[in-house]
Amino acid sequence: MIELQGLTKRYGDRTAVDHLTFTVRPGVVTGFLGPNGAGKSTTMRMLLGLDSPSSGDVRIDGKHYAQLSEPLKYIGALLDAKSVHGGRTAYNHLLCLAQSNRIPRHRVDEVLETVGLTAVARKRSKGFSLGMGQRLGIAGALLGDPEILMFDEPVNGLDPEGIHWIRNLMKSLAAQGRTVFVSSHLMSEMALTAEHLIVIGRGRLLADTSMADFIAQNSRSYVRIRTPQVERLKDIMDQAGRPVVETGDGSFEITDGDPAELGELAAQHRLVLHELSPQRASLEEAFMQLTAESVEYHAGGPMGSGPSGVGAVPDGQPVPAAGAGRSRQPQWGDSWRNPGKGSGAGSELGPDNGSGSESGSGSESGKGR
Ligand SMILES: Nc1ncnc2c1ncn2[C@@H]1O[C@H](COP(=O)(O)OP(=O)(O)OP(=O)(O)O)[C@@H](O)[C@H]1O
Repeated sequence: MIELQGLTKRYGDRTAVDHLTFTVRPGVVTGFLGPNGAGKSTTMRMLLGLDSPSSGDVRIDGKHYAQLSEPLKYIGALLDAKSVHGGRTAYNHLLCLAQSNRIPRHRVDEVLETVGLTAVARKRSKGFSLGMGQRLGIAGALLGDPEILMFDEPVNGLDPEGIHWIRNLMKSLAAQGRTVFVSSHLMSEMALTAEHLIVIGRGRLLADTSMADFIAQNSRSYVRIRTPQVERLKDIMDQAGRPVVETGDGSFEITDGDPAELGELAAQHRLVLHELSPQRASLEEAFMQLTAESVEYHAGGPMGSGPSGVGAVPDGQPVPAAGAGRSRQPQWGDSWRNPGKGSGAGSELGPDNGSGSESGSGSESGKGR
């Protein structure tokens, strides 16, 4: 069990972690979420005694990290996969960790096998890919067979097979009754892995709840309907006091609708339906809803979330071709590709061909030079 009580960390006048109080319990995977700079890594570092709190307290099974005589037997952590001596082989790196915590040598072979690095055990880790480095870090966390495991962005750099593997590993560790605390920015992955969530923003606790409750409380549910009899659908639902909302892709949404009730209503009126599906918002939507006010670092310009950018295309819908069916909106890169028409400086690149296509560094404009 991990217990935080009023944990606070200040760097100068900046409060990175602000009176965090929560408990991470055994038996389930607990996800640790927050926007960039929310204070997740700082919290995890304090847990491991790598940073000292400005105030408050954090304990591992009732003790401070510094009080644990052979800490790898209590808590295994992956914080930064690159923090290994690159000149050492994977085997020697783990052996050094094992010897410093009186862990038997055979455990090194066992964890190398578990993470799939046996074949490269005698290779120096500086030649490892990002994914192999992550696996080595995970091996280090598992080495002491600890009851508590903590992973900061464990799937970073892993391929789909690796992501699948770590998901199952975390779940099985939790199923064995261990405490598993994991941070990730990959919401779809977290939704499949974690049962409980701790969400922070600007250092403060925003949510400490089950995954299901978190999604239910921070997002809306609706029923999606498709029909070739659009006007009839609108009339029927209006009369029933269930107004439909057009989505723009040919489907309609009814907020908080009961699919069974709506299906029966459609049947009574002999309305042909091509789709009637309950929609549950994703963890990503719920997360963005809850943390919207806490996000410190926003992407700027149309590549971010501006009206003409990629972010303007709703989830699940195709990105429209440039210029298709509407007047051409300003595109990312116009200021340098099309300097005469925008605010960009200089004109030696020549006129833009107006296609808006991304032709890379060997573009038409480059030929004019
Ligand atoms: N050593 C440090 N000195 C000064 N400020 C720091 C230090 N470490 C972290 N911070 C600041 O504390 C805040 C929290 O940082 P932290 O790395 O813990 O966030 P995070 O949630 O892990 O972010 P990310 O998701 O981007 O990894 C940030 O504003 C960061 O700039």
